[in-house]
Amino acid sequence: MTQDEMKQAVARAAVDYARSGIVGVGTGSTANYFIDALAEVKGRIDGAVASSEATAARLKRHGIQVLDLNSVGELEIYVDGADEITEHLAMIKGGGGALTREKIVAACSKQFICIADESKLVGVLGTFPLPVEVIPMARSYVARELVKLGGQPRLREGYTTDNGNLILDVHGLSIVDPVSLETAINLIVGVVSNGLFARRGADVLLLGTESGVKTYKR
Ligand SMILES: O=C[C@H](O)[C@H](O)[C@H](O)COP(=O)(O)O
Repeated sequence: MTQDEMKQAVARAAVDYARSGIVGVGTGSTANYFIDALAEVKGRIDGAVASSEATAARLKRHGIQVLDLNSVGELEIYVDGADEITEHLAMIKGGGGALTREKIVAACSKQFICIADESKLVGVLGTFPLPVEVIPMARSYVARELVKLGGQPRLREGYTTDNGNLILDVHGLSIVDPVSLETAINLIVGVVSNGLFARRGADVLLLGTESGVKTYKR
């Protein structure tokens, strides 16, 4: 099975969790497969909240109504991919730059369903550079503070987030305590959010493997 076939398999499996109401939808190639699969059952949901402009556009192309998060209450589920995930369901996200809106929609959802192919499962987070969204004028200051935390930040060249901010990708981290690091980075003035989803990790992981979709629960 190819990596794309594994992504499609977990995307289809996640649709079973979208039974009714409004669905929170993530960003990225795996989330895109979820949107395509969700479109086939769109009659049973009331719409979706998108975690990025790209996701909103894809949902609309499929005829799925996109709702403003401020006009809806708590969502039943949020479905999204990850760049890395552990068996404890802590994640690095934000490879596609959508981390802040993803974190907001996830925070408003009862259940976070992570969909990923098996290449994303790791023992320790940090091989994938950790994305940190920063207010542009704070870029250099935040970078110096991230060096103090043991990382090597690199500006994502030519990239602006949907919120008009910059991304520093932090290399060289071996994240043995993701909850503490997530908190420490959030405390740096000028940081909007960081790609560690550990304080609020996933509740369910649907992992695409050669032998089928495996389910992990918190
Ligand atoms: O900002 C992007 C998101 O956090 C994605 O969920 C993450 O990068 C995984 O994307 P993909 O499914 O394309 O590997």
